[in-house]
Order: sequence, then structure tokens, then C-alpha cells
Amino acid sequence: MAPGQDRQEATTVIGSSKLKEVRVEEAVGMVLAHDLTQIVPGEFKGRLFRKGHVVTAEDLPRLKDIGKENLYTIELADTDLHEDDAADRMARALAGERIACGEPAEGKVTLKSTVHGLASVAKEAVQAINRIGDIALATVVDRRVVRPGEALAATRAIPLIVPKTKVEQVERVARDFRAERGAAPVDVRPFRPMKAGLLTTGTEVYSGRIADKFGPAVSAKLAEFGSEVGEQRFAPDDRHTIVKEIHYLRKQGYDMILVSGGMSVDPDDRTPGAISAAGADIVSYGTPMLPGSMLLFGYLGNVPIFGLPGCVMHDPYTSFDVLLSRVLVGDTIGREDIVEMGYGGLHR
Ligand SMILES: Nc1nc2c(c(=O)[nH]1)N[C@H]1C(S)=C(S)[C@@H](COP(=O)(O)OP(=O)(O)OC[C@H]3O[C@@H](n4cnc5c(N)ncnc54)[C@H](O)[C@@H]3O)O[C@H]1N2
Ligand code: MOO
Repeated sequence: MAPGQDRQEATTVIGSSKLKEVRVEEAVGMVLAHDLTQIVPGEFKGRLFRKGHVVTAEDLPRLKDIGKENLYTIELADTDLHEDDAADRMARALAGERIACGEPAEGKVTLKSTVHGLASVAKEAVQAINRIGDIALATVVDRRVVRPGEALAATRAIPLIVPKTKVEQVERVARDFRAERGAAPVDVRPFRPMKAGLLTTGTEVYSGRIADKFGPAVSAKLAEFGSEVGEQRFAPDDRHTIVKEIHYLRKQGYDMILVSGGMSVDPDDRTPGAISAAGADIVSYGTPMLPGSMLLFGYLGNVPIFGLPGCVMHDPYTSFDVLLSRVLVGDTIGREDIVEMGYGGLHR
């Protein structure tokens, strides 16, 4: 029995509310005070009976099957909330504009994204809420890519009855966060559709010795995020030509410039030098993430420019995914954003 609960003759007191036990055999006609869950491992987990359901004689064997010998009736005090109402109020307090709150079930409400974008989840608010006790908030990590309909957070009441003050504390954390940051603690920043200019370097590709694999890989990657490659150009491993082609792409007004290949340590790897010579401010050449450690990120004026290493052609998830998603929600990338990528950045 949880602390603060006091059991006398089949009555449990939580906060100021009373939960009275009724034997299932005597419960026909009774209204269920909360959802009842069935779990059949590997087959089913979910609500078998809904809160508000009126118990019938046919229900009795099924109630016994899920281990119910007794059911609760609740006398809810003004100062307490039912688990479903607690979960619902917390979810509404936390949710931003691009979030849909589900129906409460089993004391839980799921917050789902309505758009494709980056989860925006305030870690400090989540921690403050989970320090309160009796209630729980579980979320995905900040900046995870979410699709429409995907869950990014769920609120839950732990006991069946929660003191109102606990939920009010959650509402206060959410309100203070909104006032201070002008954003909800849980929201999604949508991807903007952008057009990229792609320059593929490599004499072996330019001369036709081998077929280009970067174009299809980068086009597919941008399409995954709702963006596109506007144009692909080719250059041999010659710095002067690469600089000229970067300037050409800049003039076309693309939202970002991507230069592929020639990013590592060989004498023929001319791309980083050429991106510098083209006049870009280099935020970082080298990214503390694997795969994608040889990636370069900078700005040519205000246009993001990437040097894409070979791994982007064949690894499904690289440092390019992380930085591309940030650019597509409109973030400006600084040195510290690159530094942060190392912790948790080993993916192979
Ligand atoms: N000694 C070291 N070796 C490597 C390092 C290192 O730090 N020290 N870094 C490794 C990493 S990480 C990567 S990623 C790779 C590749 O980097 P590059 O971007 O320089 O790639 P390239 O040298 O240009 O080409 C590698 C490989 O891929 C083929 N390629 C390149 N472009 C295309 C294209 N458009 N279509 C098809 N194939 C392409 C190229 O022919 C090479 O076979 O370096 C590691 N090595
Ligand atoms: O740029 Mo490479 O891993 O980092 O494959």
C-alpha cells in the first residue's frame, strides 16, 4: 500500500477521497470508477473495461480472468482529481500548437505531433515536473525527428486519485516556461521545404570512370525531410573548378549548398580548402560523430554550406542528418552545436 493510504475494512483513503471495495459478485449494475487493463503477453495490452462502464452479469468471468475479486467505488473529494482528469489537465498545460492530445485512458494521455519536424522538449521543465511525485511525464529526447501522428510525450497519474495541488504545480511549471520562453514545454518545430544546390566532386565521377552515387543518396535524404535538390553539378578534384562551381550555385539563390566527396586526408581531397577559398565562414571542419566525422559545416554569407563525406552515400544516419534537420527548422548552427554532437554521437 502506498504511503499516505490508510486501509480499514475495505476502504482506502487517498488524499481526502475514499475508495470503497465491492466484491465483483455484488458489483452488477455498478459504474466502473476507472479503466481496467488486460495483459496477455505477446498478444494484447490495453483497456478491457472503460471507466463509466456499467458492470453486467456477463462481465463477471472476464473480471475474474484479469484478477479482479474486488472493484472500487470512488468518493472523490474536491481537493483531488481522478487519474484521467489529472493526466488530461497536465497534457493540455504542456502541449504546444503542433501537438494533439489523445483521449485519457488508464490514467494516461499521449501527446502526438501533428507535423513532420523536430521535437522541442524542454528537459528542465520535464525534470521539474517529475520531481513533484505522484504524476509522471515521459518524453522523447529534444530534437528527435517526429512525423505526424507520432507520440512525443505522455502524462500519467500514478495513483488512481491525485491531489489537485500536484496537477496545479505542473500547470505552474508549464505556465512559467511559456511566459519565460514564449513556447510550450512540449511542441514540434516543423521542417521548412528547402531547395539545395549540389556539387559532386571527384575526378573518377567527373570523367565517367564510375557512376555517381551521391546525387541519388542526397536527393533521397532531402526528400525524406520534405526538401529537394534543385540542381546537381559535377567537378573534378580541382580546387579552382570547385570554387567556381560553388559561386555558380550561390548565384542561383539555393537555400543551402552541398558539396560532396573529397572530404578526407588524401592529396586529392580538395573540398574543404575549396569551400574556404570560396569565402565561406567555416563553423567546423570535422564533426564529433560517427559516421560523418569528416563533415564540414559553414556559411557562405547567410547560406548554409555542407562538405559531405563519403559515408553520406551509404550510411543511413550520419552527422548530415543531425545538422540538416536543424537547418530545416531554421536554426543557426554555431560551434557549440557541433561540440554537443559527440556525446551520444557514436552510431557505428
Ligand atoms: N587515413 C584516413 N582515411 C580515412 C579517413 C581519415 O580520417 N583518415 N576518414 C574516413 C572517412 S570518415 C570517410 S567518410 C572516407 C571518405 O571520405 P571522402 O569524403 O574524402 O571521400 P572520397 O575520398 O572522395 O571517396 C571515398 C570513396 O567513395 C567514392 N566516391 C566518392 N564520390 C562518389 C560519388 N559521387 N559516386 C560514387 N562514388 C563516390 C570514391 O570513389 C571512393 O571510393 O574516408 C575515410 N578514410
Ligand atoms: O565522415 Mo566518415 O565517417 O565519418 O564515414
